[in-house]
Order: sequence, then C-alpha cells, then structure tokens
Amino acid sequence: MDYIHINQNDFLHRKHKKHREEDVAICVCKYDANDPDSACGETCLNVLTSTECTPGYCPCGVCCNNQRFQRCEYAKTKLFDTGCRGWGLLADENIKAGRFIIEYCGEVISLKDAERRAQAYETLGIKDAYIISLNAYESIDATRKGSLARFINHSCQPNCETRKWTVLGEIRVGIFAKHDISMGTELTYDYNFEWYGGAKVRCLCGAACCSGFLGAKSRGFQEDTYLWEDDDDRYSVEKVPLYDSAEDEPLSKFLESTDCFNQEFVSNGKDDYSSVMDVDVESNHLLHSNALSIVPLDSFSMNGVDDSHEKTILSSEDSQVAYGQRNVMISPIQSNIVCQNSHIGTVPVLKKKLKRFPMRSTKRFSQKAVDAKFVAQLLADKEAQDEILSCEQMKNEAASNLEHLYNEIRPAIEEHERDSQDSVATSVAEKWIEASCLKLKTEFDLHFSIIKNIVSNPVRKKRDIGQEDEKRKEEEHQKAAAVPIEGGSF
Ligand SMILES: C[S@@+](CC[C@H](N)C(=O)[O-])C[C@H]1O[C@@H](n2cnc3c(N)ncnc32)[C@H](O)[C@@H]1O
Repeated sequence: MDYIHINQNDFLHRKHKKHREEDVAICVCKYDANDPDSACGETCLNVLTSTECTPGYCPCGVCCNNQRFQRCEYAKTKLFDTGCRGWGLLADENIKAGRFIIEYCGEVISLKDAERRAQAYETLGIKDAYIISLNAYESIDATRKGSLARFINHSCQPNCETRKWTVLGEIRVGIFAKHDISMGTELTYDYNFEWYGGAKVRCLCGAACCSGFLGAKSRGFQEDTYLWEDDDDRYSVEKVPLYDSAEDEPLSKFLESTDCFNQEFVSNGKDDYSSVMDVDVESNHLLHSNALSIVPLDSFSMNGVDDSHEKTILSSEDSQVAYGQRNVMISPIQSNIVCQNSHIGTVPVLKKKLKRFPMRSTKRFSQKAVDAKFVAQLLADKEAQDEILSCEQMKNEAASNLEHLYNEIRPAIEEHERDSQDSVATSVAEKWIEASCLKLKTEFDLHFSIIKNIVSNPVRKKRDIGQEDEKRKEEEHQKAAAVPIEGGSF
C-alpha cells in the first residue's frame, strides 16, 4: 500500500500544542569546547527527564546535543524484504547501545479514531498494522503517512525499544537501540505495549521466548481481537492448538452433556467478568519457535530483492534528503508479501482444522462463561461441590476488590495520564498489579478445581439432577406440611 513519507507528526484532531515560554525547560549545561559531551550530554537535566532542549533557549546554543528529534538525527537504515513478515528495516551502520535511531512519525489521532481506523483497515483487508499508542488519549497512525520507522517489525527478543520524549511541548516516540547493533542486522522492537492492531497476527520473530502473537500483552484492543483466515502464515493458526469454540475445547467434550460451557458470555451492561472463562488460551507457548527459521539477514542480498514485486528500496539517507520536502510520496510499496511457507518447519503440536472463511472474513473469539454453581450441582460429592463454590466465592471477591481498587485509584491514573507520558506511580501500580494477579489466581484456582473435581468425581446426569431436585422439593414440601404451626390449636 502506498504511503506518504513524513518526518514530523501530522496532527489531525487538534493543532500542535503552543509551546509557551514559561513551559520551556532550560538546562544548566555549560559548553566546554574540550568536552563535547558537556553540551547537553547524559547529565543534562533535560536529557535526564527525556525532554529535548528548545532552540534559542539552550545555554549551549547550536552545540546542544539534545535536539535529535528536531534535527532528525537518525541512524542510517535501509528497507529490506523479510519474506514472511513483509518489509523490514535494517541497520545500515553499526549502532551503539542507547542511540536514537529514528522517530515513529504518523498521523496523531484520538483514541476513538484509532479504534475506528483499526476496524476500517481490517474491513479493507489491510493486514499490516501501523497504529501505536502515544499517550492515554492519542495514537500515532503511520498507515497513510509515516516515517521509515513504520517498517520496523516486532520481535519478542528485540534489539530496539520505543521511548517517549517531550519535544517542544509535544510527546514524540523514538526508536532507540537497546544494545549495540551491527550493520546489516534487522531492527526490531517489542510491539507488546504499543500494539493497536485489530487482527490477531501470529508472530514469526523466531525468538526462543516468542509469545506467539503480536501484541499479546498490549492493552489496546486486546479484548477484541480477530483472526484473519487465509493462506498467509501470519494469519493462520493451523500449527497452534487454539481452541476457539466450545466443541474444540477438550474439557467441553467431556461436559458436552451438561451444557455448562456452552453459554456464550453475554454482556448485560453490568459485565460480570467474574464468570468469564477466556478460552483463547495463551497456548502460544506451544508454538515451537525453533521450528521457525526466519531467513537470515546476512544471506539476504539487498540487490537480490525479487524485482517482480517492483519494490522501492529506500534508505534513511534518501529519507533525510526528503526532510525539508515533507510529504514525499513513496510508490509503489507493496508491504504485503504473500508468504511462501517454505521456511516454516512443521511443528508437532495438536493440529486443528479451522473453518475457512471466504473473502478473508474475520472471526471473533468468543469468551465462554463457566457456571460454577451448575458444575457443582453436577457432582455427587459434597466436598467437591463445596470446594468449587468456595473457589467461586474467592474469585468473585477478588474481582470486586479489583473493581473497588480501580475506582479508588482512577483519579490518580487519570491525573497522571493527563500530565505525564508514562505510567502511574509505582505504589499505585503495585497495588493494581497485586489485585489483578489475585484475581487471575482465583480464576485459575476455580477452573483448576472444576477440572480436577470433574475428572476425579462421578458426574450426575442432568436428567438425574432434575429428578433429584423434584424429589428433594417434594420431600421439603412434605416436611413443611408435617410441621405443626407454632402455637396453633385447632
Ligand atoms: C508496523 S508494520 C511493520 C512493517 C511491515 N512488515 C510492512 O511490510 O509494512 C507491522 C506489520 O508487520 C507484520 N509483522 C511485524 N512483525 C512481525 C512478526 N514478528 N511476525 C509476523 N508479522 C510481523 C505484521 O503484519 C504487522 O501488522
């Protein structure tokens, strides 16, 4: 897909913030000609707070080393064809750890628009996702306009990272080297915390610690992910045991007669997350990453790119020439290369035949609710019943505790997100993490207890339960009728 090359963010839903004089951060560095690092190096107050110096205000004047975003002081990079992951960006020089490599530029849009756009792109069949998070309210979309940073692929073991800097009053996202990177190496960063792609995309980074899917941990649209179903390896999951329906789940087969896993979780406005069992298991660990061999970069010749795709190789030098001539059109760029499969080894894991959807239709992952009370009823053993019910109670308590905590810390979170670019105070985050972990643990305990007890105890038939219930009601009725009314004398 064509895109417009830019080296500065384009603000769509608002104007660039006015950088008022009283807001300019002025450092106390003194330039010493014998020590180049004295001009806003590591110890500069602005550098320490990830803020760029403002031209005209910095005591080091033109010698200031802390205006890298503003001056587009990018490392040399080159576009290349990764084969299976589309285009990628590689280092075209040796890059030292910590170095600013390139700014992630694009259109700055509101969170709502990001959501709308992500869905629209998906509908249009645009599978490469370029939206990243800027702050709590805004995102950067590099789909239609962007810098070369839009071509940096994800890796679960990346050599780069994103960092947010304040430049002339605005937050900007830069890609920085995590460690020394040698020339010719592909640049990658971990999308997990920035990922706003709607589609569920299988990760082909090949790292031993691969989490299986892009953005598996991102906060963005994670609860609303979709799976592309076509012949592209990134979007098919045949080698991953992913259970996406009640019939697929081995446990549900066992419980087929009971119906207890066959209820779709339906939000009734007052979402009872406490009863949600997410069957979209992060079973990705079963994806044997060593079976995926990514085409080694050193065997890739830049000149040997398959010409049939008529792709343009654009180096960062080209893009720096383009700096000053903003909005240069790069065409034609074909970012979606059909994967050949040839480098993908076979993975000896449970194979599940997925239903194929015509026209790249998308399929929503559903969340299944587990009715713990109903499951408990199915068990003949009273102890097993009690265990499940007590686990459910603990899970409900943990969920409501988390909800209360959220209400308590919401002002702190919102306040912090308004004023700062990063996360909330550690103490708040710690409380939140602790409560979240407890909720997850209690959910796990409940599901574990259900599985354990169902596997090790006799299960009553639904019909029998009905009959027993009837019998019990009848007995209770008779008992009640037999009890003499207190004080009554006829
Ligand atoms: C920001 S773009 C990166 C550039 C992209 N490769 C291209 O050709 O334009 C993100 C998209 O690249 C692909 N991608 C990036 N990293 C990947 C990975 N580790 N495994 C599979 N696909 C990846 C996915 O399609 C993703 O939506």
